[in-house]
Amino acid sequence: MVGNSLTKTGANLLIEALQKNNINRMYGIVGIPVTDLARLAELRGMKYYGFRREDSAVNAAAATGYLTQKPGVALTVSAPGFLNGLTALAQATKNCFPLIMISGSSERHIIDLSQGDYEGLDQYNAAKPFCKKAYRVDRAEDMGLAVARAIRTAVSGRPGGVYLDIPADTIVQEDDTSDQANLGVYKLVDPAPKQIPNDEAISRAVDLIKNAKKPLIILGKGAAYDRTEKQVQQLVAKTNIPFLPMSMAKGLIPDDSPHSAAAARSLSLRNADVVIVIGARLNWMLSYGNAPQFNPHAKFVQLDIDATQFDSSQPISAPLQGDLKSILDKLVPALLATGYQAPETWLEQIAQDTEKNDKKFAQRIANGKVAQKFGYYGAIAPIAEYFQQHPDTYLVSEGANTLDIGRDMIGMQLPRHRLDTGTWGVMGVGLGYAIAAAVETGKHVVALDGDSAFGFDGMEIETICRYKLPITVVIINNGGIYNGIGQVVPNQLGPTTLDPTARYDLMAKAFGGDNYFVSNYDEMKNTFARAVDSGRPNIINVQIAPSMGKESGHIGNLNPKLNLRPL
Ligand SMILES: Cc1ncc(Cn2c(C)c(CCOP(=O)(O)OP(=O)(O)O)sc2=O)c(N)n1
Ligand SMILES: Nc1ncnc2c1ncn2[C@@H]1O[C@H](COP(=O)(O)OP(=O)(O)O)[C@@H](O)[C@H]1O
Ligand SMILES: [Mg+2]
Repeated sequence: MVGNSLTKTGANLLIEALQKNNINRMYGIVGIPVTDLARLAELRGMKYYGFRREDSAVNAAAATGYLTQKPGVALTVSAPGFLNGLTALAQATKNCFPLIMISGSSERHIIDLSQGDYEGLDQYNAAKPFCKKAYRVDRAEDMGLAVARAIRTAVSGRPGGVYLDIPADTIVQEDDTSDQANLGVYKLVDPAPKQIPNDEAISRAVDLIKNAKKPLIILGKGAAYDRTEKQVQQLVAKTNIPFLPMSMAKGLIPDDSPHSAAAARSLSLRNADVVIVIGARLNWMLSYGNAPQFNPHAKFVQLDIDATQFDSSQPISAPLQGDLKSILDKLVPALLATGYQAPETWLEQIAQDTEKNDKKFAQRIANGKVAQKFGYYGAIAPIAEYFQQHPDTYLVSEGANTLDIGRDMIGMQLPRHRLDTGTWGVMGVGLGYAIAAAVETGKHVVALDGDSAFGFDGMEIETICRYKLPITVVIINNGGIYNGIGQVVPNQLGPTTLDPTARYDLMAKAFGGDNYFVSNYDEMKNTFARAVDSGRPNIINVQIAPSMGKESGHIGNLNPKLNLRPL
């Protein structure tokens, strides 16, 4: 039945339900059958951001979820639009970022009889393997409940992506049930209930940590997402236990903290006898907790909301299940009550290694500023200096060498100010994440991209310019994936080669933004702060030598090598 009283249509009930739960932004691309739904959202006061490709819109919704702990909302059309968004929905779920992807779809009976609808696809079932949960709404009267379930599913327990499938018919269908007959739209009570660990689990963990000779804390993006900065800063300050932040946990404790073991990462992992894993997974990024990277005799304490994460790769001697804040609110006082302090000898060992490695790194940066061949260290040094002086700037980064060297060079002082390629190491998330960071926080954002990474979602520079967002996109152009010298056959472009002379910056100019081109340290030094402080959308194209860059950056060991020489 086509709605004649707008207020009772599926579309209107959807928007009302989102707004009732303080969700007032939508990122998407419109078309059949969701164009009027987006228009109605704007008429009802929601802010809709139109993107150039669905995965970027879903990435923006994912970053919103990570930054706000409320699910970001993305809107796509059916079939191809849905499929374009699906990769980002899968990535968000892998990253434990809460979001709701809403896609228009076809009527069940047409799909189930394979009658060949316009952009017909069984989206509801196609989405299931790639999200935390998929829901489909066939009746307008169910919309309030569907939105409530989608929000709660996205943020409770381990956060993740939810797919909400809305057939064209439901969008216009009128809920003609009596107000008594259905739940209408309502505000959820406590969407992400606290989960508090029992005292026995806390005592077990305290007993293990208080006897540690070489304790180490690993902070993951779960600790950043759950806003544990106060608790972890107190834990480290009072016990002197050194910490290692994973990339998106940087800034939970300022990177220049004397307790950071980041510059002594290998030594600290190899020697730690008790490893306290807080909102991180012992996955490929942490060598599954295996030797030789880790001490083969290490004992693990793990804090996580998802109990199935324990013993994923190592025996966990002290599992602590719950939301991280609730766990730490019990664990920290219990540990402090023992008066435990990390042994001085351990801290001295880390400090010496840190001093040695810091000296080497400083030399590399100093050389980079004067090197004949302009490279990453000279290009990124001005960015690192800027972030020291302007800690409340957001950084998004992707690439291989650009990502890895940028991560080591740019210290973060505040939590959740760095977003990057995440657990899967995905290219093409940068501009969607940057847009969400700018929209959700109102702060200046720097997107630090390799030239290949920029190519995945570069058209969103038009979105950035159209909404006049304060985003500076820095593209480190070494002419290729990993570098620009990947030719295999003479006089033929290789599989990893791109254009080392490309002027990506002119894309900003094409859409009314500012563009800058630099090819040495002094030019970068004189340009970067000016570009970011302008608060205008802009691209800085940083041309470095094509020889700069290692295959797969710091994770070249993951690339299977063939002996290509005899060919
Ligand atoms: C969606 C997607 N496609 C391909 C890759 C493979 N890949 C690709 C294509 C990278 C780009 C590296 O080149 P870059 O120019 O962005 O950075 P550097 O040249 O500074 O290393 S890094 C990497 O793992 C990926 N991670 N994600
Ligand atoms: N609110 C939360 N409370 C407790 N654990 C959480 C919360 N949110 C996410 N997590 C957990 O944090 C972990 C994040 O791990 P991961 O994404 O691998 O971090 P990193 O990549 O930084 O090491 C996941 O196992 C997830 O279950
Ligand atoms: Mg490159």
